Amino acid sequence: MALNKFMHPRNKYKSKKANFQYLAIKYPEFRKHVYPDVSGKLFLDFRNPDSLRQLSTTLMKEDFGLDVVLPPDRLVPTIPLRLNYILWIEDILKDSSIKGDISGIDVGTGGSCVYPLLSARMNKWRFLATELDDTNFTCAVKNVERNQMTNLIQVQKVEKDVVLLDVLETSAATYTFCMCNPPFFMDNLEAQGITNTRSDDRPEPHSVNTASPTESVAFGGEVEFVKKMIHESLELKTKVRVYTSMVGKKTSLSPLKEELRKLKILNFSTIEFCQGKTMRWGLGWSFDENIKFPIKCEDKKSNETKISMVLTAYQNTWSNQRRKRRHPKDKQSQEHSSDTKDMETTNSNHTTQYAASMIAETDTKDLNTKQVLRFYALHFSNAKAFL
Ligand SMILES: C[S@@+](CC[C@H](N)C(=O)[O-])C[C@H]1O[C@@H](n2cnc3c(N)ncnc32)[C@H](O)[C@@H]1O
Repeated sequence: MALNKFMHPRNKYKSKKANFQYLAIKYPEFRKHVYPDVSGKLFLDFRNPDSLRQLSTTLMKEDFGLDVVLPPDRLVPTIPLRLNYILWIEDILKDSSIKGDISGIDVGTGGSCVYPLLSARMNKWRFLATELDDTNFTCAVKNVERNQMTNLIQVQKVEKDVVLLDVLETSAATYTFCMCNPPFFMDNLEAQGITNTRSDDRPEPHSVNTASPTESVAFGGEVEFVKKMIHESLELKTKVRVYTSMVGKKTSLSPLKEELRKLKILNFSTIEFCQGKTMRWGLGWSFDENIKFPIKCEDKKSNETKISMVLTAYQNTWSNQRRKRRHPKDKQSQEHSSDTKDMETTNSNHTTQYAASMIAETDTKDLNTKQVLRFYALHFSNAKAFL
């Protein structure tokens, strides 16, 4: 699984692949979906929606003790990806020193209600889960009841065109974060793969798209959906402390980051979710100056003699140093310059400023791998988790 090494370090599927042999013995329903190859090794047909559905429900049962029923013609949630997203939110809360009573909103929870169920099981977070589609709404409610989680999760039916505003503006409740896996396609043609941006050189997707048009298509696709969330967040501000959404295409990030900059929302961050053979991306933003998005430390390539990483600091503290020294009061020199596009948050933090300067000033190419690792571990408290 090419991308598993880039999974979140706390993702339990990073080093432990699902053991089909073990699951087939323990779960008779799962056994019906696996077949032995010539060597006797069991495999599952990832292009068969029923098999995918069975795998997800079996993993939720085995690894999280959750009894989940998924509607036959609706999106099947892949569990390692959903976990990566939840773990990123855990990191944001930890880095922002947010503890205690945590409450989230899951926009478009699906029939599985997967994010609230996993998060409530793992962290006891409370959730308001919204859903537009009738079938998904009914199924999500039943999944919450089936797992006796009505004390933590409330599922709310919404009408079209509502993302956050109508749900929140009439209520005095505030939330720690919101999350969303938006409808990804612009129209049915894109949903059927007829007008999507996938290059002809790329192999066929490893697994089948299980989402129905009602849950996967929205006007303007995921970009417009998340833009709407961004605009609504401008009205809601700190009623939700951290806004996040996943996107299915990397190309969706640029217009969304552009929109955030245009609206002067500068405390934002992105992340890659890597699992199996698929990648997804997360975007988070906040109006709360205490929210700190985790430093990204991605080990891109490494072998015994070479290591290369991409690190994104909280704040650019090293550009225009000369100008800043000469004109300490020059407002422009204090502001982010255009080459700091990816130094996206305005949070200040001594350790990270120092670490960012160290990265800029230290040429690590002369160090051996161990020294480089120690260097990053020393200067980035978060990096330890990733190394
Ligand atoms: C891509 S699916 C994600 C489902 C689930 N969260 C998951 O990750 O597996 C998007 C879901 O959002 C729902 N949806 C679409 N527009 C919505 C809206 N404006 N408010 C709430 N839910 C919406 C769809 O019906 C669908 O269930």
